[in-house]
Amino acid sequence: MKEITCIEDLRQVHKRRVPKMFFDYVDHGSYAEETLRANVEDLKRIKFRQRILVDISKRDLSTTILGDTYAMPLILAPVGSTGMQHADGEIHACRAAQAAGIPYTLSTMSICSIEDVAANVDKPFWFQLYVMRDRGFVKALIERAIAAKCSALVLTVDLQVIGQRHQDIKNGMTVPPQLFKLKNVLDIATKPGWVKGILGTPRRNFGNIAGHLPGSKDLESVSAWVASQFDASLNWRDIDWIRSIWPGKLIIKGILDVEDAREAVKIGAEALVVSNHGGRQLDGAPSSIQVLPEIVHTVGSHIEVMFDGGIRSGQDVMRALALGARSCMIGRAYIYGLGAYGGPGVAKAIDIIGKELSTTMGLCGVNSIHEIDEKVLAE
Ligand SMILES: Cc1cc2nc3c(=O)[nH]c(=O)nc-3n(C[C@H](O)[C@H](O)[C@H](O)COP(=O)(O)O)c2cc1C
Ligand SMILES: CC(C)CC(=O)C(=O)O
Repeated sequence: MKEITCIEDLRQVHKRRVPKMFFDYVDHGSYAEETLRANVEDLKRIKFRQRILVDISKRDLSTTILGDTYAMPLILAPVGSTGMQHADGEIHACRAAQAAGIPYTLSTMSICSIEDVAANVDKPFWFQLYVMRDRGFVKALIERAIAAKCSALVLTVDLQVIGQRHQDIKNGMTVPPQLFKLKNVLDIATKPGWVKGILGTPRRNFGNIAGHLPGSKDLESVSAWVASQFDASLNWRDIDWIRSIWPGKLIIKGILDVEDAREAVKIGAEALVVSNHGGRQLDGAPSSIQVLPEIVHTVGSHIEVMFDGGIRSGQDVMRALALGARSCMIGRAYIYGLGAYGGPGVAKAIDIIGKELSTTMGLCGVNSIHEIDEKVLAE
């Protein structure tokens, strides 16, 4: 891994090592991918203000997230099917996050279940909830997260209906995935390391939601499956119900609009994540960084504002912090590391971003996270 110096290097190795259908599932976005591209490009346009001859010898990246102290303002975002990128991927990613001193979020749509992860890590992790039509099942999921001592519930609110990902349709990325489609068989045959890993674990299907999957002989497109299982009627009034079951910290993920941010404050969430689901949902939505300043300006003193979308470097984390985010989630950046090298690859991705953030802080003349504001940006 010595020659891996940036997240793009991890992406290239991921692309070589993991079957195309799973790499494409990560790398792509919805429809024309305008929002996916905007997330990355709008971040890059933000320029820093270089400062010199400041004592930057004692830089400290530590910060608090929802009152707990972490090594840096970085969180591993919930990513569905992580365990198909690398065998037991969720366990490896969670361990890497905990070793680096940052939070890990387990998706409802994970391969390893809540209990699998809890049994294999030392500290609490966060659980991300998709609200399905079967409310008894949703209640049971939340109770499982409580039993596993999850320390925050991340309620994702931007996927009541799924934005089409063209590549997934072309690749046979259905529920379950069409591994035996001819072009996938031919491709998978060239990825022996991945095959060996996956055959070596019993965890190869969605671990949290058994009983809500198509029968063994049925195949459903992801959009048909989401349409049949997810609750399109979910609305603000349901949050009280979730609150009545979940006693802990609640984070609302998927906010792009100031009015919605105000609602999140009103219902008493502890945090919100400014997010467009990594450009995988409403194509044509603004980039996350475009809407961040207004949301921070409006609700930032009432609720902790987190950010995700397009972060591929520590410079990008610095940009989001400068515009008011308190912490940043990364999705693809750590999954590229996982697909490339398993747990050590996730550790590498976190390390790369942490070091880039530290250097960027130094070159902007800043020693601590709470000093970062728009003064580090060029006019
Ligand atoms: C492959 C993939 C699967 C995802 N699955 C979920 C999920 O299950 N739940 C969720 O809330 N967000 C999910 N997301 C969105 C991420 O949590 C996050 O918002 C997004 O990846 C941030 O953008 P970035 O990848 O540019 O960092 C997924 C993202 C990717 C790339
Ligand atoms: C299967 C999906 C619901 C998981 C997801 O959130 C995503 O692919 O973006």
